[in-house]
Amino acid sequence: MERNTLYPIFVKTEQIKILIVGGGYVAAEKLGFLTKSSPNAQIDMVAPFFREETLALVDTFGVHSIRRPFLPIDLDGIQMVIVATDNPELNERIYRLCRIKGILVNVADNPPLCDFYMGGIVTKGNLKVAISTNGKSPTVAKRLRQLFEEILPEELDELLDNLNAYRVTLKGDFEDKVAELNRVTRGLVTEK
Ligand SMILES: C[C@@]1(CC(=O)O)c2cc3[nH]c(cc4nc(cc5[nH]c(cc(n2)[C@H]1CCC(=O)O)[C@@](C)(CC(=O)O)[C@@H]5CCC(=O)O)C(CC(=O)O)=C4CCC(=O)O)c(CCC(=O)O)c3CC(=O)O
Ligand SMILES: NC(=O)C1=CN([C@@H]2O[C@H](COP(=O)(O)OP(=O)(O)OC[C@H]3O[C@@H](n4cnc5c(N)ncnc54)[C@H](O)[C@@H]3O)[C@@H](O)[C@H]2O)C=CC1
Repeated sequence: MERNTLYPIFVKTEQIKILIVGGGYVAAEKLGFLTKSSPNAQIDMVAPFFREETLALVDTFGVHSIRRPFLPIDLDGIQMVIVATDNPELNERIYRLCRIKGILVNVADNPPLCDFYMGGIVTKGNLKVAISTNGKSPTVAKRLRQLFEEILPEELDELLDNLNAYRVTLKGDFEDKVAELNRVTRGLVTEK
Protein backbone atom coordinates (compact mmCIF):
# COMPACT_ATOMS: atom_id res chain seq x y z
CA MET A 1 0.00 0.00 0.00
CA GLU A 2 1.21 3.54 -0.77
CA ARG A 3 1.87 5.64 2.32
CA ASN A 4 1.51 9.33 3.07
CA THR A 5 4.99 10.51 4.11
CA LEU A 6 4.07 14.19 4.65
CA TYR A 7 4.93 15.45 8.13
CA PRO A 8 2.25 17.65 9.72
CA ILE A 9 3.40 20.53 11.90
CA PHE A 10 1.25 22.99 13.86
CA VAL A 11 2.53 26.43 12.99
CA LYS A 12 2.34 29.39 15.40
CA THR A 13 0.86 31.66 12.76
CA GLU A 14 0.98 34.77 14.95
CA GLN A 15 4.78 34.44 15.15
CA ILE A 16 5.56 34.14 11.45
CA LYS A 17 4.53 36.17 8.40
CA ILE A 18 2.51 34.63 5.61
CA LEU A 19 2.07 36.16 2.15
CA ILE A 20 -0.83 35.32 -0.15
CA VAL A 21 -0.30 36.37 -3.77
CA GLY A 22 -3.58 36.92 -5.61
CA GLY A 23 -6.95 38.22 -4.44
CA GLY A 24 -9.46 36.15 -6.41
CA TYR A 25 -11.67 33.15 -5.69
CA VAL A 26 -8.85 30.71 -4.97
CA ALA A 27 -7.05 33.25 -2.75
CA ALA A 28 -10.30 33.89 -0.84
CA GLU A 29 -10.83 30.16 -0.33
CA LYS A 30 -7.30 29.60 1.01
CA LEU A 31 -7.51 32.75 3.17
CA GLY A 32 -10.87 31.56 4.49
CA PHE A 33 -9.49 28.15 5.59
CA LEU A 34 -6.35 29.74 7.02
CA THR A 35 -8.21 32.31 9.13
CA LYS A 36 -10.90 29.84 10.20
CA SER A 37 -8.20 27.78 11.86
CA SER A 38 -5.80 30.62 12.74
CA PRO A 39 -7.73 33.91 13.12
CA ASN A 40 -4.65 35.64 14.58
CA ALA A 41 -2.36 34.75 11.67
CA GLN A 42 -0.14 37.56 10.40
CA ILE A 43 -1.02 37.73 6.73
CA ASP A 44 0.01 40.05 3.87
CA MET A 45 -1.76 39.92 0.53
CA VAL A 46 -0.71 41.40 -2.79
CA ALA A 47 -2.78 41.57 -5.99
CA PRO A 48 -3.80 44.24 -8.49
CA PHE A 49 -7.43 43.19 -8.00
CA PHE A 50 -9.35 41.87 -4.98
CA ARG A 51 -12.76 40.22 -5.21
CA GLU A 52 -15.56 41.13 -2.78
CA GLU A 53 -15.31 37.88 -0.80
CA THR A 54 -11.57 38.37 -0.38
CA LEU A 55 -12.02 41.96 0.81
CA ALA A 56 -14.57 40.85 3.41
CA LEU A 57 -12.01 38.44 4.94
CA VAL A 58 -9.24 41.05 4.64
CA ASP A 59 -11.36 43.43 6.77
CA THR A 60 -12.49 40.83 9.30
CA PHE A 61 -9.03 39.42 9.97
CA GLY A 62 -6.91 42.58 9.66
CA VAL A 63 -4.96 41.31 6.68
CA HIS A 64 -2.42 43.77 5.29
CA SER A 65 -3.41 44.09 1.63
CA ILE A 66 -1.37 45.71 -1.13
CA ARG A 67 -3.14 46.57 -4.38
CA ARG A 68 -0.56 46.14 -7.17
CA PRO A 69 1.14 43.29 -9.06
CA PHE A 70 3.55 41.09 -7.07
CA LEU A 71 7.14 42.30 -6.68
CA PRO A 72 10.03 40.16 -5.37
CA ILE A 73 10.43 42.67 -2.51
CA ASP A 74 7.08 41.37 -1.17
CA LEU A 75 8.95 38.24 -0.02
CA ASP A 76 11.16 40.22 2.38
CA GLY A 77 10.44 39.14 5.97
CA ILE A 78 8.07 36.37 4.83
CA GLN A 79 8.40 32.73 5.97
CA MET A 80 5.49 31.11 4.15
CA VAL A 81 3.79 31.89 0.82
CA ILE A 82 0.52 30.80 -0.76
CA VAL A 83 0.33 31.63 -4.47
CA ALA A 84 -3.10 31.94 -6.12
CA THR A 85 -2.91 34.15 -9.19
CA ASP A 86 -4.47 33.37 -12.57
CA ASN A 87 -1.05 33.59 -14.22
CA PRO A 88 0.64 30.14 -14.27
CA GLU A 89 4.03 31.52 -15.41
CA LEU A 90 4.01 34.06 -12.57
CA ASN A 91 2.99 31.34 -10.09
CA GLU A 92 5.96 29.24 -11.17
CA ARG A 93 8.33 32.24 -11.02
CA ILE A 94 7.23 33.00 -7.45
CA TYR A 95 7.64 29.32 -6.55
CA ARG A 96 11.27 29.39 -7.78
CA LEU A 97 12.01 32.67 -5.99
CA CYS A 98 10.72 31.16 -2.73
CA ARG A 99 12.84 28.03 -3.20
CA ILE A 100 15.96 30.19 -3.70
CA LYS A 101 15.13 32.23 -0.59
CA GLY A 102 14.26 29.17 1.52
CA ILE A 103 10.65 30.28 2.02
CA LEU A 104 8.02 27.52 2.26
CA VAL A 105 5.64 27.86 -0.67
CA ASN A 106 2.28 26.43 -1.76
CA VAL A 107 0.99 27.15 -5.25
CA ALA A 108 -2.71 26.53 -4.63
CA ASP A 109 -4.11 23.47 -6.36
CA ASN A 110 -0.75 22.76 -8.05
CA PRO A 111 0.88 19.84 -6.20
CA PRO A 112 4.27 19.82 -8.03
CA LEU A 113 4.72 23.48 -6.98
CA CYS A 114 4.03 22.91 -3.27
CA ASP A 115 6.55 22.50 -0.43
CA PHE A 116 3.55 21.81 1.78
CA TYR A 117 -0.13 21.08 1.28
CA MET A 118 -3.02 22.73 3.05
CA GLY A 119 -5.16 20.18 4.91
CA GLY A 120 -8.66 19.62 6.15
CA ILE A 121 -8.71 21.00 9.70
CA VAL A 122 -11.00 20.32 12.66
CA THR A 123 -10.74 22.47 15.79
CA LYS A 124 -12.51 21.75 19.10
CA GLY A 125 -11.16 24.13 21.70
CA ASN A 126 -7.53 23.15 22.26
CA LEU A 127 -7.82 20.06 20.10
CA LYS A 128 -6.86 20.25 16.43
CA VAL A 129 -6.98 17.45 13.89
CA ALA A 130 -5.40 17.91 10.46
CA ILE A 131 -6.28 15.66 7.52
CA SER A 132 -4.34 14.98 4.36
CA THR A 133 -5.03 12.52 1.55
CA ASN A 134 -1.53 13.04 0.13
CA GLY A 135 -3.15 15.19 -2.54
CA LYS A 136 -5.18 12.21 -3.80
CA SER A 137 -8.60 13.67 -3.02
CA PRO A 138 -9.08 17.11 -1.44
CA THR A 139 -12.80 16.34 -1.55
CA VAL A 140 -12.30 13.38 0.81
CA ALA A 141 -10.23 15.65 3.11
CA LYS A 142 -13.18 18.07 3.14
CA ARG A 143 -15.77 15.34 3.80
CA LEU A 144 -13.71 13.82 6.63
CA ARG A 145 -13.25 17.29 8.11
CA GLN A 146 -17.04 17.75 8.07
CA LEU A 147 -17.57 14.30 9.61
CA PHE A 148 -15.09 14.91 12.46
CA GLU A 149 -16.49 18.40 13.07
CA GLU A 150 -19.82 16.72 13.67
CA ILE A 151 -18.81 13.63 15.67
CA LEU A 152 -16.02 14.94 17.91
CA PRO A 153 -17.81 16.14 21.06
CA GLU A 154 -17.29 19.67 22.42
CA GLU A 155 -16.57 17.98 25.79
CA LEU A 156 -13.21 16.84 24.43
CA ASP A 157 -11.84 20.25 25.36
CA GLU A 158 -13.06 19.76 28.93
CA LEU A 159 -11.20 16.44 29.01
CA LEU A 160 -8.00 18.18 27.88
CA ASP A 161 -8.45 20.86 30.57
CA ASN A 162 -9.07 18.25 33.27
CA LEU A 163 -6.10 16.14 32.28
CA ASN A 164 -3.92 19.24 32.10
CA ALA A 165 -5.00 20.26 35.61
CA TYR A 166 -4.23 16.73 36.86
CA ARG A 167 -0.90 16.65 34.97
CA VAL A 168 0.44 19.71 36.80
CA THR A 169 -0.41 18.18 40.20
CA LEU A 170 1.62 15.03 39.50
CA LYS A 171 4.83 14.59 41.42
CA GLY A 172 7.65 12.18 40.70
CA ASP A 173 9.91 11.83 37.69
CA PHE A 174 8.96 11.88 34.03
CA GLU A 175 8.39 8.12 33.88
CA ASP A 176 6.02 8.17 36.87
CA LYS A 177 3.97 10.94 35.26
CA VAL A 178 3.76 9.10 31.94
CA ALA A 179 2.66 5.92 33.72
CA GLU A 180 -0.04 7.73 35.74
CA LEU A 181 -1.42 9.68 32.74
CA ASN A 182 -1.54 6.45 30.74
CA ARG A 183 -3.32 4.72 33.63
CA VAL A 184 -6.12 7.30 33.97
CA THR A 185 -6.75 7.46 30.21
CA ARG A 186 -6.62 3.70 29.52
CA GLY A 187 -10.42 3.53 29.50
CA LEU A 188 -10.46 5.73 26.37
CA VAL A 189 -8.88 3.03 24.23
CA THR A 190 -9.95 -0.27 25.79
CA GLU A 191 -13.25 -1.82 24.81
CA LYS A 192 -16.05 -1.83 27.33
C1 LIG B 1 -2.63 18.93 -3.12
C2 LIG B 1 -3.46 20.13 -2.57
C3 LIG B 1 -2.49 21.30 -2.63
C4 LIG B 1 -2.98 22.54 -1.92
O1 LIG B 1 -3.72 23.32 -2.56
O2 LIG B 1 -2.59 22.72 -0.75
C5 LIG B 1 -4.72 20.37 -3.35
C6 LIG B 1 -4.81 20.28 -4.71
C7 LIG B 1 -5.95 20.42 -5.53
N1 LIG B 1 -7.21 20.78 -5.08
C8 LIG B 1 -8.08 20.76 -6.14
C9 LIG B 1 -9.46 20.99 -6.07
C10 LIG B 1 -10.24 21.06 -4.91
N2 LIG B 1 -9.78 21.36 -3.67
C11 LIG B 1 -10.81 21.29 -2.78
C12 LIG B 1 -10.71 21.57 -1.39
C13 LIG B 1 -9.56 21.63 -0.62
N3 LIG B 1 -8.29 21.41 -1.06
C14 LIG B 1 -7.43 21.31 -0.04
C15 LIG B 1 -6.09 20.95 -0.12
C16 LIG B 1 -5.36 20.55 -1.24
N4 LIG B 1 -5.75 20.71 -2.53
C17 LIG B 1 -4.01 19.90 -1.15
C18 LIG B 1 -4.12 18.40 -0.85
C19 LIG B 1 -4.83 18.08 0.45
C20 LIG B 1 -4.81 16.61 0.70
O3 LIG B 1 -3.70 16.06 0.93
O4 LIG B 1 -5.86 15.97 0.72
C21 LIG B 1 -8.13 21.53 1.28
C22 LIG B 1 -8.13 20.21 2.04
C23 LIG B 1 -7.51 22.55 2.19
C24 LIG B 1 -7.35 23.97 1.64
O5 LIG B 1 -7.64 24.27 0.47
O6 LIG B 1 -6.97 24.81 2.48
C25 LIG B 1 -9.57 21.97 0.84
C26 LIG B 1 -10.75 21.37 1.65
C27 LIG B 1 -10.77 22.02 3.00
C28 LIG B 1 -12.03 21.82 3.78
O7 LIG B 1 -13.16 21.91 3.26
O8 LIG B 1 -11.87 21.60 5.00
C29 LIG B 1 -11.99 20.91 -3.47
C30 LIG B 1 -13.31 20.55 -2.80
C31 LIG B 1 -14.28 21.65 -2.68
O9 LIG B 1 -13.92 22.83 -2.86
O10 LIG B 1 -15.44 21.30 -2.40
C32 LIG B 1 -11.66 20.84 -4.82
C33 LIG B 1 -12.60 20.54 -6.01
C34 LIG B 1 -12.85 19.06 -6.16
C35 LIG B 1 -11.63 18.24 -6.57
O11 LIG B 1 -11.03 18.55 -7.60
O12 LIG B 1 -11.28 17.32 -5.78
C36 LIG B 1 -7.35 20.45 -7.32
C37 LIG B 1 -7.93 20.35 -8.71
C38 LIG B 1 -7.95 21.77 -9.33
C39 LIG B 1 -8.34 21.76 -10.79
O13 LIG B 1 -9.44 21.32 -11.11
O14 LIG B 1 -7.49 22.19 -11.60
C40 LIG B 1 -6.01 20.24 -6.95
C41 LIG B 1 -4.86 19.89 -7.85
C42 LIG B 1 -4.67 18.42 -8.02
O15 LIG B 1 -5.26 17.63 -7.30
O16 LIG B 1 -3.88 18.06 -8.92
N1 LIG C 1 -11.71 29.17 -9.10
C1 LIG C 1 -11.52 27.87 -9.05
O1 LIG C 1 -12.29 27.13 -8.47
C2 LIG C 1 -10.31 27.26 -9.71
C3 LIG C 1 -9.34 28.04 -10.32
N2 LIG C 1 -8.23 27.46 -10.84
C4 LIG C 1 -7.19 28.28 -11.44
O2 LIG C 1 -6.60 29.04 -10.38
C5 LIG C 1 -6.26 30.34 -10.86
C6 LIG C 1 -6.86 31.43 -10.02
O3 LIG C 1 -8.28 31.32 -10.10
P1 LIG C 1 -9.27 32.36 -9.43
O4 LIG C 1 -8.84 32.67 -8.08
O5 LIG C 1 -10.63 31.82 -9.66
O6 LIG C 1 -9.03 33.63 -10.38
P2 LIG C 1 -9.48 35.11 -10.09
O7 LIG C 1 -9.60 35.80 -11.42
O8 LIG C 1 -10.63 35.19 -9.14
O9 LIG C 1 -8.23 35.71 -9.33
C7 LIG C 1 -6.99 35.91 -9.92
C8 LIG C 1 -6.22 36.83 -9.02
O10 LIG C 1 -4.85 36.88 -9.46
C9 LIG C 1 -4.43 38.22 -9.30
N3 LIG C 1 -3.23 38.52 -10.08
C10 LIG C 1 -3.10 38.57 -11.43
N4 LIG C 1 -1.86 38.99 -11.74
C11 LIG C 1 -1.20 39.19 -10.59
C12 LIG C 1 0.11 39.66 -10.27
N5 LIG C 1 0.99 39.99 -11.21
N6 LIG C 1 0.45 39.76 -8.97
C13 LIG C 1 -0.44 39.44 -7.98
N7 LIG C 1 -1.70 39.00 -8.23
C14 LIG C 1 -2.07 38.88 -9.52
C15 LIG C 1 -5.63 39.03 -9.75
O11 LIG C 1 -5.53 40.38 -9.35
C16 LIG C 1 -6.74 38.28 -9.02
O12 LIG C 1 -6.87 38.75 -7.70
C17 LIG C 1 -6.76 30.39 -12.31
O13 LIG C 1 -5.64 30.15 -13.15
C18 LIG C 1 -7.74 29.26 -12.44
O14 LIG C 1 -7.70 28.71 -13.73
C19 LIG C 1 -8.04 26.13 -10.75
C20 LIG C 1 -8.96 25.33 -10.17
C21 LIG C 1 -10.18 25.80 -9.64
